[in-house]
Amino acid sequence: MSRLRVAIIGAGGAGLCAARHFLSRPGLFAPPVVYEQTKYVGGTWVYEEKVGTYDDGMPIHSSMYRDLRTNIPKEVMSFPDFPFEKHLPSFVHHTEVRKYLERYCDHFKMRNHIKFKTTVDAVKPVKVENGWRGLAWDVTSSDGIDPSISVQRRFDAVLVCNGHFFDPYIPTIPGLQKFTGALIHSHDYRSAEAFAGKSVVLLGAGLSGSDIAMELSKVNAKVVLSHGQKPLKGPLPPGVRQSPPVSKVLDDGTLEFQDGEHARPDVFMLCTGYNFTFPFLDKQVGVKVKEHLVYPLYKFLMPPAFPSLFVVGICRAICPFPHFHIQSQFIMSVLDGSFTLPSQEEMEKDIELDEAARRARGIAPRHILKLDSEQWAYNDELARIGGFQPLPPYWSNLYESNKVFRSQDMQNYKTYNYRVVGEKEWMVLGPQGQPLPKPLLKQG
Ligand SMILES: Cc1cc2nc3c(=O)[nH]c(=O)nc-3n(C[C@H](O)[C@H](O)[C@H](O)COP(=O)(O)OP(=O)(O)OC[C@H]3O[C@@H](n4cnc5c(N)ncnc54)[C@H](O)[C@@H]3O)c2cc1C
Repeated sequence: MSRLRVAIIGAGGAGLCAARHFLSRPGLFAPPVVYEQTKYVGGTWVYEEKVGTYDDGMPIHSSMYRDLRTNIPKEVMSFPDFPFEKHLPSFVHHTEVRKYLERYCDHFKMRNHIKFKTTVDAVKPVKVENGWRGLAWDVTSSDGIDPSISVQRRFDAVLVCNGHFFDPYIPTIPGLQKFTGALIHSHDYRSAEAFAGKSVVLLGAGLSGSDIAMELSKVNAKVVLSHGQKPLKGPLPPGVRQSPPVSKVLDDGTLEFQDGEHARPDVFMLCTGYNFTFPFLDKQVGVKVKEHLVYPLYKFLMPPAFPSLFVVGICRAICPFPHFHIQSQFIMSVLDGSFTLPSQEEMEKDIELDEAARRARGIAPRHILKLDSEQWAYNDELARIGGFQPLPPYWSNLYESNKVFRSQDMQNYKTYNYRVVGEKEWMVLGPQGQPLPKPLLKQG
């Protein structure tokens, strides 16, 4: 059989990782074609000071803010086969992650395979006689040089790596349109100065919400972190307090919280996350999005009826780059046959059982993709059934320990530095360079 032709949509971390792996197997795979709608590699790590749209009218993709430093230490944030530079601290500024992805792209010689300024507009399955499981894909894109021209190419497999932090999710809050202050989503937050001395209600205390609260406290903003999770444990900086979620906006623009308290802040910032969107996917593929769940996807990757389409990196609360590294290799093991794909019915059953098991553990559908600590078992399973190297054993322990430090010391955990010792061990140094005791992690 001739070499398999693979299309990759997006040149962010996920698309680059997939391209790196496909390029490493030239005997079986033709060089992949990577479609990237912007001029750059790096996806969300390509910081854009502007908000709204680029000069050409396309919506701004990146949700980075000016002073963002990573929330995962570089020792486990990197692709396992490509470390960050040694001289960098554990928690790097976002510009370093962009540089890192540029280096990754050049090191594995991917650039020539990326079609920049080329947006994928349609992905359609076609039945073919010869081809991977009798299936091929027609990918229609705007031409990189003249966007008014559409170009169609046929592939054996398509990897969707278009990211999921660019289309703001706006929750339904009765009366929201009556709010008279400034209403923004964290997608459009860039830096703290504009909020100096202001009163701000941040809705959502996920990574962005709590990180932005830390930034705003430094410019003496009065911040209410409004959320429905358990109260944050770590001491909060002066000027930041927690409250239950905002339940509605009254006629005069006052915010009402679930506990009946009220506030009239200068700014109401929604740190409420993002929608999944795959506007180019043909309807017959049957991939649907409901309540933050993308389904039906076998192993959170492929629709059972069209298993040569792969939606990469949609899981949340994960360590993204290593996750892409594992998923990319698993996809290759599916396509090269080293993993024998179950029948469509078996895959459907597997999805059903997996979902039922998660629901039985009290996980609501909207949290099913939030793997959190379950990501390690997921990664290990893919490596085992795909027949490739799992992540090094210290990876999960270091990552999970950082989560504990983050919750205990929200204000300072990014000043810690990690050291990996040998193959299996690691240590962590506190803000003054002093070794810190490792946290006790919950088992299982
Ligand atoms: C504020 C913020 C902070 C974060 N902090 C961290 C952190 O500290 N550590 C960490 O590991 N992760 C962090 N993340 C997660 C981050 O999203 C992932 O690390 C990773 O970069 C996601 O990569 P991706 O390739 O899936 O998506 P993206 O980086 O979004 O890349 C998708 C690419 O697809 C392109 N594209 C989309 N649609 C099309 C189309 N139709 N045609 C052609 N091209 C298309 C886009 O232009 C983009 O380049 C953070 C995310 C955000 C938003």
